[in-house]
Amino acid sequence: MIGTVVVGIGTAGRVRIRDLLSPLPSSPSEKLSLKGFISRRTLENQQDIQQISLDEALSREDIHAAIICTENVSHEENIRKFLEAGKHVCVEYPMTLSFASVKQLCELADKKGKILHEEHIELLTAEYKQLKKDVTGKNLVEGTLHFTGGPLQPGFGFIAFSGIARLTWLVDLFGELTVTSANVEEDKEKKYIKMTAHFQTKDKSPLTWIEERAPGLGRVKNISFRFDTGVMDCLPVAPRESIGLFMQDLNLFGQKLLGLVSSEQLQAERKRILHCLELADLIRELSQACTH
Ligand SMILES: NC(=O)C1=CN([C@@H]2O[C@H](COP(=O)(O)OP(=O)(O)OC[C@H]3O[C@@H](n4cnc5c(N)ncnc54)[C@H](OP(=O)(O)O)[C@@H]3O)[C@@H](O)[C@H]2O)C=CC1
Ligand SMILES: C=CC1=C(C)/C(=C/c2[nH]c(/C=C3N=C(/C=C4\NC(=O)C(C)=C4C=C)C(C)=C\3CCC(=O)O)c(CCC(=O)O)c2C)NC1=O
Repeated sequence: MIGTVVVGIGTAGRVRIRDLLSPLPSSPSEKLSLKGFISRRTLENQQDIQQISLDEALSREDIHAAIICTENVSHEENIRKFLEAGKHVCVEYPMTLSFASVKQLCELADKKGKILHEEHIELLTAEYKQLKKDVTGKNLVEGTLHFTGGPLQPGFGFIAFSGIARLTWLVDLFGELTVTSANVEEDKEKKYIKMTAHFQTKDKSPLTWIEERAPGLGRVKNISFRFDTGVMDCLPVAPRESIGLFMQDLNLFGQKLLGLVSSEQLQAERKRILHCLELADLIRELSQACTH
């Protein structure tokens, strides 16, 4: 069994505990055994699981893996500590808040011979799987992805990082991108923020990503993709799958730990993760340059 801890008890951390306690029968997640949770607060038992200290988790030999579910700004330090201690890591996206630190941590994972897995539930939704099928084989002429949502709590980082799920969609659908321009409009008092990033695909087709957050805005993704064969201007409707998104991700992490994922797939995934976070870093640089 792979002894596992959950770090950070918020929305994601609670779902992780729930899934670890009732893994999908006959799936890799059954091999993960929950040994405790870690929090910066002192908490009561969560779903009958006890809190343990970070130092205990890092030093115990029966603990082999950590699932990091804190706000984004704390990911880097937690990942580093667990990898240094020789533990595998699953981290909720985005891995960290800079391209440089992601590169370092990937190298550290390789040096230690440990898995460093970044959760991407946005690629696992039924609607996304259908969208991917619908887009595959079509030639993009131009496209826009516009996300809206409520304001984030502090600690979630620059908006291109907290919104990495949308960028990951674009890269997974249309391949590697080049950033052509980016800017951010913000009204801190009103908790309003809007980022606009322009890209080009390898075929030089323009692609726009807008990420907009303000009180009262619902979590919505609007798409408008123009292909040489016609326009796609709404997301496909697909029935929800029976296996939850975080459970699907836990199985992917479990498969990696059990050596069931090919090195080609691991490399392709890492390439995509590094590319997306590098783009997020460039968007930050360009946005900051235009506000000064
Ligand atoms: N929510 C979702 O649907 C998804 C989230 N993610 C990612 O998961 C990570 C965590 O997000 P999420 O769980 O939504 O964030 P939350 O804001 O719910 O929790 C973040 C951290 O804040 C602390 N915290 C939680 N509740 C309280 C509270 N009442 N008072 C004080 N501190 C509190 C916890 O740390 P501690 O226990 O140490 O105090 C917790 O790990 C992020 O990286 C996010 O990008 C990714 C995909 C989906
Ligand atoms: C209701 C309040 C609510 C909160 C506070 C919330 C937080 C939240 N949801 C996220 C992603 C996500 N959240 C969901 C889904 C959900 N997540 C949920 O907490 C619930 C109830 C669903 C409902 C199905 C999905 C699928 C993603 C992946 C990102 C995406 O598809 O864009 C993220 C990661 C950052 C991001 O991609 O924006 C946060 C912080 N989501 C919410 O819906």
